[in-house]
This record gives sequence, C-alpha cells and structure tokens, in this order.
Amino acid sequence: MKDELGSCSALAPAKLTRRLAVVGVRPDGLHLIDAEMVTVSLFDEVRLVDNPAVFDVVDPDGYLTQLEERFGPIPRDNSNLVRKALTALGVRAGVVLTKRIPFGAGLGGGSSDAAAVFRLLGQEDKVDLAASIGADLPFCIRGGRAHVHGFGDLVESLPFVEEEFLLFLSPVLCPTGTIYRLYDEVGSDGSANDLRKAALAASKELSGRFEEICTLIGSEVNLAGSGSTLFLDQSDSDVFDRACELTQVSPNSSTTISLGEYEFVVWRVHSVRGEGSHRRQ
Ligand SMILES: C[C@@](CO)(OP(=O)(O)O)[C@H](O)COP(=O)(O)OP(=O)(O)OC[C@H]1O[C@@H](n2ccc(N)nc2=O)[C@H](O)[C@@H]1O
Ligand SMILES: Nc1ncnc2c1ncn2[C@@H]1O[C@H](COP(=O)(O)OP(=O)(O)O)[C@@H](O)[C@H]1O
Repeated sequence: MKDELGSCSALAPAKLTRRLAVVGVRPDGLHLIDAEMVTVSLFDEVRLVDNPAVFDVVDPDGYLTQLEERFGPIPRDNSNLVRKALTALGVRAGVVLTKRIPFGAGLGGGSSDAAAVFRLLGQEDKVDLAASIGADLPFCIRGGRAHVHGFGDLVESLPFVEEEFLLFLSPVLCPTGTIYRLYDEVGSDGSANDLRKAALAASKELSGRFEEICTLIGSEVNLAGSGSTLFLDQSDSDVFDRACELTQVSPNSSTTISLGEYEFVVWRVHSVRGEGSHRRQ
C-alpha cells in the first residue's frame, strides 16, 4: 500500500506445510512433491522505500538476533530474497524488513518476504519468475490453503478452513537442500511429512526436542516443511487443547517454555485467507 512518504508495505505471513509427500526426483535433483500448505498468522513485514541504498532489518522480538548470533546473519546484500525479487522485477528500491518468522525453520519466511514484493508490485502472475527465486514463492504469492505440487510451482487453491496450530520454534537450522538430499538416503518415517525422518536424522538436537514435546503432550508432533519447526494441528482437539493448557499459550501470541535441557518459543497461530488479504497500509 502506498503511503504519504512514498513507501509501501505488505505483511508477509509464514507458511505451514501440513503434509508433504515426495513423489519423484527430477534429473536436475529437484524433488517433486505433493503437499498441502496453509498461510498462518505469524508475520514479517516488507516495506519498500525510495532510497535503494537502504536495507534495514528490524527484529521486534529479539529472536532473529538470537538466531543470527548462533548461525550467522541472514544476507543483507543482493542474495537476500527480497532483493532477488526486486532485481528479478527490475525495480530499484530500498527495503525495511521486519522479521518475526525465524529463518531455516521451514516456515518459508524468506520466500514469503520475496512473495510480498511480487504482490506489492502487482506482479502476482509472474509465477515462473517467482519459482526461479525459490520453490516456495508460488504458494506464498497466492497464500491461503492450497494443494502444492510439481517442485512447488503448481498451486491449486483449496477452500479456506479456519483452524489453529501450535508452532514449537527451536534455534536449530535445517537447510532445505541438505534435508532433501538426506531424504534421498534415509527415506520417510511414514508420518504426514516425508522429510521428518531426514530432519530428525540431520540434527540430534532436533530429535531430542521432538522427543521432549511428544512426551509432554502424549502425542506425536509433525515437522513443518524441511524443519526445524515442530507443530500440532487440531485434528485431535483433545490433544490440541491439552497442549494449549500445558504450554499456557493464548490465541495469537507466543510464550517460551523449557522442557528438559531445551527452550522453545511456542506460537499459537491461526490459518489466514490468501490473495492479498494480508496487505496493510
Ligand atoms: C520444503 C519446502 C516445502 O515445505 O519448504 P521449506 O521447509 O524449505 O520452507 C519447499 O519444498 C522448499 O522450498 P524453498 O525453501 O523455497 O526451496 P529452494 O530455496 O527453492 O530450494 C533450496 C534447495 O532445496 C532443494 N529442493 C527444493 C525444492 C524442491 N522441490 N526440491 C528440492 O530438492 C534443492 O536442493 C534446492 O536447491
Ligand atoms: N528475507 C530473508 N529472510 C530470511 N532468510 C533469508 C532471506 N533472504 C535470504 N535468506 C536466506 O534463506 C535461508 C532460509 O530462510 P527461510 O526462507 O526463512 O527458511 P526456510 O527455507 O526454512 O523456510 C536463510 O538461512 C537465509 O540465509
């Protein structure tokens, strides 16, 4: 949305991959998937400003700083996905990026930031260009709830369903390419996400954290995309309600819990409608 300062901004919501089956591998190594993705109410914000020299990253929760201290900074140069989107669209602009979505967490934060640029500039139709920046962009541009296939480039919207999710965030980095490659070796554990076994095998810490949450709530949690976020949906409402009670997290907010040697930030989020409904002035 344009404002009087000549800048414009859009919210960039996280994406939750509720289920993911790997159904093939292309000759170039990209995996063909059959997935259901849902936009959820944890938001970055992308503001474009006139001065192309500006690239500011705002960290309202302090969580980005924690992750960057541990894993190194997200790029501020031309390899930032927001800058890649601007370059691909031939637009020179500065960026103020407010980050709440953790990186390397399987929540498509970087892709959603880049998708916000496509939406802001009215370029939602350039799906192939978007997909060349990242496999998650086509879904993130559309948003809502969708069946996603191909390598992520084919998106068919599904009817919106109002639902809540608990996201268990861990300071564990799961690089998507590494997890897909490991999947080729270890295969699936038969859960709703074919990448879960590989992500848990890639990180001893993540598998320790997985065990702690499953023990707490007495049920298995799922992995978001290529990880590291673990989540619970409302398919078993008793389990979901119990988990909300145990973690003491209210709707649309977050809390920090300790389980064994681990700390988790727990977000209670809800599904969000797609197609630009999350734009704001
Ligand atoms: C797993 C998923 C779905 O839940 O999301 P995330 O968990 O990363 O958020 C997606 O498939 C990820 O999409 P995205 O994170 O955009 O991946 P990209 O940056 O395009 O790809 C990073 C690397 O992952 C591998 N890759 C990605 C997508 C795909 N369908 N097959 C692959 O093998 C490739 O090695 C690629 O170089
Ligand atoms: N705008 C951005 N926000 C976050 N990470 C970015 C961004 N642009 C590039 N990156 C890089 O992309 C990597 C993956 O980040 P992200 O897309 O948020 O996670 P995921 O692929 O797990 O969903 C980061 O480790 C970072 O190096």
